[in-house]
Amino acid sequence: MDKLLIRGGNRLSGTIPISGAKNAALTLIPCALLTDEPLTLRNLPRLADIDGFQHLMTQFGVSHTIQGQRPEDFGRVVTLEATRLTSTVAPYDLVRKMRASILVLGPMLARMGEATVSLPGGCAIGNRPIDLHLKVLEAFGAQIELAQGYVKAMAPDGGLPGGDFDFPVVSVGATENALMAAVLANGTSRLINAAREPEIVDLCNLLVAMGAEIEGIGQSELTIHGVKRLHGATYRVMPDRIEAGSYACAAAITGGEVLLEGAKAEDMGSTLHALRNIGVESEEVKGGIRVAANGRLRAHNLTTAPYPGLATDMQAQLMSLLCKAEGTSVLTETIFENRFMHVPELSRMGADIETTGRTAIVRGTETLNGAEVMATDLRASMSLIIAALAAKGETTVRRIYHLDRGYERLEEKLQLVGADIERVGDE
Ligand SMILES: CC(=O)N[C@H]1[C@@H](OP(=O)(O)OP(=O)(O)OC[C@H]2O[C@@H](n3ccc(=O)[nH]c3=O)[C@H](O)[C@@H]2O)O[C@H](CO)[C@@H](O)[C@@H]1O
Ligand SMILES: C=C(OP(=O)(O)O)C(=O)O
Repeated sequence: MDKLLIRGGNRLSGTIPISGAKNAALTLIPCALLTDEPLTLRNLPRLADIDGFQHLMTQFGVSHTIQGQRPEDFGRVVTLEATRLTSTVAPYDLVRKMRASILVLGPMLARMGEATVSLPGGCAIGNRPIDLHLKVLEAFGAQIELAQGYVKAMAPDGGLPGGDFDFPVVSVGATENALMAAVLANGTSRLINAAREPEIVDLCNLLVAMGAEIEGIGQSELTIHGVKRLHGATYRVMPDRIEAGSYACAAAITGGEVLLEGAKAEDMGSTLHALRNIGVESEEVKGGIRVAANGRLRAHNLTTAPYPGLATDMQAQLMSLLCKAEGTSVLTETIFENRFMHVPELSRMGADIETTGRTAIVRGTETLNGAEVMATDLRASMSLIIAALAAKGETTVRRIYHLDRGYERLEEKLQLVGADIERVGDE
């Protein structure tokens, strides 16, 4: 298994290209199931999760062609074609590796009238149930059965009628599944307390480009008028706001200054606001966002929340930054019940953090020290890299397959701005 070696202390400076968003791509790809015409997605990040999803689509009989195979290219252009679906089953082996596989449930049900998807199970950051995905589809008229670890969804003869659903908790994935099912329903559907994340807007924009009728895009109440059929489209995946935010933290902890090329400030309001309060300047410039940290970082209290609140996917990275800030910060995680897995590892590097339930108290320290660390999820791994970039000496990060799920060519991007980081095979 590969590991990353990072020698801390270099000030990051230069330009980091920001890739297409993993979390947008993972909901745009299953849209190919909604039409028998080709769907071309541009700016798809090269990530393990994207490859995994394409593999799942192949299992349904969806063909794909890839442009942009040159090793020096970031991103690629992929055309997916679901002319004839040969299977409606998403098996355990593929689903267990990637929770987002559940996002085939809505579009498959809408197109084929049935779908069988393995229950994804929990993961390191929490239980992550899918009850809301199922309840909203039931509200649209689907019949749901659970058996042998699989969920089987069936539409009535003639297709899903559509319906109204009021989400008791904001769920990104359940909103996405609902949208992809409702666009082909016979009637009108209404989603209340729907997620408003920029990735949901990206999904709505693609669906509209395919011929869907959606009102309220970007708001918490969405009205979807079902249409008989959708057509193909060519669509560019939005820039990854979490990747951009992660590199902003990486630059800031080294007192550096970087241009996050292609990043969109409009989608990153709460992260940029948090960074400003910590003492990191940011400016929207032609071609991206420039971030700069001059002087000592300041403590700041943070609470994660659904969009437009602070993304839970930024919590670990901001925590690393706060480890080096002056003063004590209180960080509250409200989305996932177990998303502090990075804390013991950061402590190994000399961070002073105390957790109680969903709250972490971070006492800033002048010095972090290199150590051997490992993490159990994607953003936790990134937080260790951020800390390592500012630590004294060498840090070894193990289990970096988590990073390959969500950061396209991470070490190359960091090397571009002067980081001393290399990937080595485990002996
Ligand atoms: C591929 C993708 O886009 N992943 C993102 C997506 O995950 P995902 O879509 O899985 O996250 P959700 O927004 O659904 O989860 C939010 C909260 O709702 C709960 N819940 C969710 C569904 C459900 O049926 N029942 C239920 O109780 C979850 O346990 C969690 O506490 O949004 C999360 C929250 O912004 C991000 O951290 C993930 O990076
Ligand atoms: C939790 C995340 O992703 P996923 O929902 O794919 O596990 C993430 O991107 O931080």
